[in-house]
Amino acid sequence: MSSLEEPLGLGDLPKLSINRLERFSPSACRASADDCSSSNYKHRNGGNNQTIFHSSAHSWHMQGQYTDSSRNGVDMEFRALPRKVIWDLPRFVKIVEVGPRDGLQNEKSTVPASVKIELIHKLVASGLSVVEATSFVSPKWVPQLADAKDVLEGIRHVPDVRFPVLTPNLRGFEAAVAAGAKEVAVFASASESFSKSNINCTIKESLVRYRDVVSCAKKHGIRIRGYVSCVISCPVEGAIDPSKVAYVAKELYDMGSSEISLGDTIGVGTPGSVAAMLEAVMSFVPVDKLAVHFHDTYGQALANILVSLQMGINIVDSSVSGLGGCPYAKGATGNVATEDVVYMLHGLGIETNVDLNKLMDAGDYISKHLGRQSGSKTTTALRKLAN
Ligand SMILES: CC(C)(COP(=O)([O-])OP(=O)([O-])OC[C@H]1O[C@@H](n2cnc3c(N)ncnc32)[C@H](O)[C@@H]1OP(=O)([O-])[O-])[C@@H](O)C(=O)NCCC(=O)NCCSC(=O)C[C@@](C)(O)CC(=O)[O-]
Repeated sequence: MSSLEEPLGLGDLPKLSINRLERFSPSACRASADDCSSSNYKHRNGGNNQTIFHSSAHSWHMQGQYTDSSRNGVDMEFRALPRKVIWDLPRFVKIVEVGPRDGLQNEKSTVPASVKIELIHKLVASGLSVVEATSFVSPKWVPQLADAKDVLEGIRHVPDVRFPVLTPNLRGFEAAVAAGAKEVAVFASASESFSKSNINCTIKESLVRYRDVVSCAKKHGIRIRGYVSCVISCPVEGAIDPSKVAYVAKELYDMGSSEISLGDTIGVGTPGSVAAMLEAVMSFVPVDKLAVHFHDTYGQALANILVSLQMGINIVDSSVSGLGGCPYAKGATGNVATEDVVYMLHGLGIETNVDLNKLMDAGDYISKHLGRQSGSKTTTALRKLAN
């Protein structure tokens, strides 16, 4: 592939020369010495031989084809995939764009409704099929989203796209439905402290509230998304036990949420802690009903998404230009940037139905309005290349 505007994909594995190949040595191997022993680490010279790096139990299998194309060194062309890494990834990932809500709720200055509406139109034009539009929460708590009704009014004629909105209680639910919402999201926490600071009640009280919201929603034929926040750690309590996350996720699922989004609200998770948390939740909620929602405070979000996909998740929340943070989670940065997620997924050969260029246009639009650079590394790199 000649242009970096397309992600380097699995079809673009490098041609390795024998010389480079020989630099792989047992000491360079991260697995145990035995894994790199000569019996496991075979390399046959000649013709159409298959080259196999075979290490026992927990490491790599890599099968390549080898073409004798040069007298000075034999080029090895690796066409097959390092299956251990990409095995079982989904063919399609649904992206839930949360920038207009999770992103803009945290801006110091309030973004006018007209800009939010234009942003949502641009996001939809990029192919995104689910865009979380706003929240019907107390304007005293989140003044940035006090224009929720106007925003919904501005997008109500957009066809074939889902626009969930956050509702913390029955009052918010009723206001959302009156404004034309067809899908709402309730948001509980796995941390008592965060529940208190975010929605001013205990986890148990929030679940009681949400049961009322869900039962009303069912009567109206409204779809419900359930969030669990602080699934890895809480700004006050520190590490959260995966069993607590599983408990809240199960409650939200059992009461009738069609999808449960698991939020690493402060972005401290790593693939290790995320895998442990997902394993606990997946014991109670079917994996196809789970979404992941990573903030990128420690730069771990893409790695966390990858491990989630490997565990069977195929719904990913993200925020255009990496907008966001939570007003009640000090120090937490924005969500992983949608542009970076799309770049990675396309590079893995996973479909999203999203046009990266149009998505970057949406990101440029809101970044320009906010007077700062995009938080997407992909956008930054590609814009530099273009100039
Ligand atoms: C839940 C409450 C309302 C409790 O707030 P409260 O103060 O305990 O409730 P209240 O019933 O005493 O109401 C206070 C005032 O708000 C009004 N009110 C009450 N409800 C509503 C409503 N729905 N819409 C509009 N107004 C409302 C109510 O009428 C009253 O007005 P007043 O009488 O003082 O004039 C408040 O705490 C709140 O709105 N919290 C929302 C905070 C929020 O949106 N945080 C960001 C969410 S992000 C998140 O949770 C994480 C997530 C989902 O992104 C995932 C992740 O990142 O990990």
